[in-house]
Amino acid sequence: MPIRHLTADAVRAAEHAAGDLLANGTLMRRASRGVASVVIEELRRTGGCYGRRVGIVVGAGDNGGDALYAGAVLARRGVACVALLLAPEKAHAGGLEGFRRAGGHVVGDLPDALDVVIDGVVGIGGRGPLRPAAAAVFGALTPPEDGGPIIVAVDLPSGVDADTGEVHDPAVRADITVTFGVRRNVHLLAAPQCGRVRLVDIGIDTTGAAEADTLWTLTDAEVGRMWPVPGPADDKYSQGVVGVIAGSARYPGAAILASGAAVAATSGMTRFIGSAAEEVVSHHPEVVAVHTHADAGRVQAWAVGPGMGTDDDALALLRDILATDLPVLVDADGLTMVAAHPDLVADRAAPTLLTPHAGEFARLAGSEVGPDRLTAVRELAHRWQVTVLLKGRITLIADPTGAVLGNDAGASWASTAGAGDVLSGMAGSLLAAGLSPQLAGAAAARAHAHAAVLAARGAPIGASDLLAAVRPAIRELRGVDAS
Ligand SMILES: NC(=O)C1=CN([C@@H]2O[C@H](COP(=O)(O)OP(=O)(O)OC[C@H]3O[C@@H](n4cnc5c(N)ncnc54)[C@H](OP(=O)(O)O)[C@@H]3O)[C@@H](O)[C@H]2O)[C@@H](O)CC1
Ligand SMILES: Nc1ncnc2c1ncn2[C@@H]1O[C@H](COP(=O)(O)OP(=O)(O)O)[C@@H](O)[C@H]1O
Ligand SMILES: [K+]
Repeated sequence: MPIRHLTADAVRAAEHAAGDLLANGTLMRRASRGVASVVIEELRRTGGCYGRRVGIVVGAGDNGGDALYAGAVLARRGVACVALLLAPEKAHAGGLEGFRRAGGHVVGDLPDALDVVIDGVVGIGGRGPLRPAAAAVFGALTPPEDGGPIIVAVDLPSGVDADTGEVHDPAVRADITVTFGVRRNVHLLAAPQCGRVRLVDIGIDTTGAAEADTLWTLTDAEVGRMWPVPGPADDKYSQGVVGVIAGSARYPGAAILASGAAVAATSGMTRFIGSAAEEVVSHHPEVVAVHTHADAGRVQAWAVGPGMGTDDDALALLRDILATDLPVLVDADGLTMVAAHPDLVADRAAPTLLTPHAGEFARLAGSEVGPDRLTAVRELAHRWQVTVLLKGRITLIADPTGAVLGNDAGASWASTAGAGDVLSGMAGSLLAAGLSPQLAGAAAARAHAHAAVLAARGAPIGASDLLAAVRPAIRELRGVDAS
């Protein structure tokens, strides 16, 4: 089952559906115990609980209540706990009483030399950036890498929008985020701001949430299982032949990267059309490369666009390709032409996958992506009735029904020239193998991200290194030990 992320409204609906468990405080008790367990684990990992120091920053709502009850559990374990109340008159009354009874102290300023700071400023009820008092507290902390406390956010890092993941300024940057029952959009859309996300079961049922409130992520195992590999009855044609249209004799790089990625991603056959045919074959002799569409032979899907130019010949070729009833991935220069000629895809019935980065997205949509990337990508896919893959550290893939799959690359090594060409080749070959545009995009994005991490091992990479790591990444996702 893919991992589900919900909006704040959908989370609230699920909490309300829990009835008595919400009303009698059971949900909050479970949530706060979850926070305390994560903090205890962290303290044990670094020397034990007794005598360690935890500071709690408490806001005006139930998020602060969670933090105070967690502080009570910690205080009873011998942890020295202090709480700073940002809005003393609004602090959660039950939580505050429990905290004090357990031996916790309320302070006017956080002391130095804390081991952990718990961010209980706001959760899903928060709006906008941290207010000045909270900003001053977090701004004064020494970063963990310089010996400062680790920051554990309750539900989400305060100052980050629960639904859009917009990181306001200022906002908390957490090392660990503890959330309850189900992940929220923010945990994917602002993953780098959340640190490690720990999900605590509090006994709510979230399965009834509407698709419009849901954002999905495939697990590595799911991607590994769906990756097409040859079976006993397969031959080079039966697995789906992909046609790559990219690059030029003058700029062959995109052609070489995209067709190489198509070869690496699936077995079967890769065809190529373009003036860089000779250069492509010299790098990848298995590619069947020609100069014109008329000579190309049959394919089951096309990946078209990277470095192909935008002149009249390129436009005519793109028009021919999009007039077929085959699945087509359009990237880079292809997207520039589609943005200028929306009629190219307007009446397409066959699967269509557009793979813009933010700049190309703005050309297609007519406006910048903006801070709400999720809504932006959903709207464009709906408006154009195509699947849209919006690239970046968090890649979002929306299909025309509004369903969105997301992928956190986990690191940013792939932000290098030519990495998008590699993604096009990979996703194109998955389309040819019969995956839907959304699954092809999501599976390719995941393997691409793994490849970047494997290739980098801590040092910058170029797109050729990324390409060379595509096979090891697929192996890893499929759980195959190559040693
Ligand atoms: N219900 C349950 O059973 C469960 C709930 N759970 C927990 O409750 C959390 C939701 O609690 P919530 O709804 O009380 O809202 P919450 O996120 O604490 O913040 C809202 C308050 O903060 C304020 N405020 C707003 N923006 C601000 C800003 N930028 N900077 C500073 N302050 C700001 C605003 O007050 P104002 O000052 O505007 O009057 C408002 O009152 C949820 O995330 C989870 O942790 C769990 O225990 C599971 C069970
Ligand atoms: N900060 C980032 N972290 C992780 N991956 C990124 C980041 N920025 C871009 N990427 C990925 O790298 C690739 C870049 O594609 P693109 O912008 O089209 O580059 P190019 O046109 O040079 O090939 C995409 O797969 C994108 O998702
Ligand atoms: K918080």
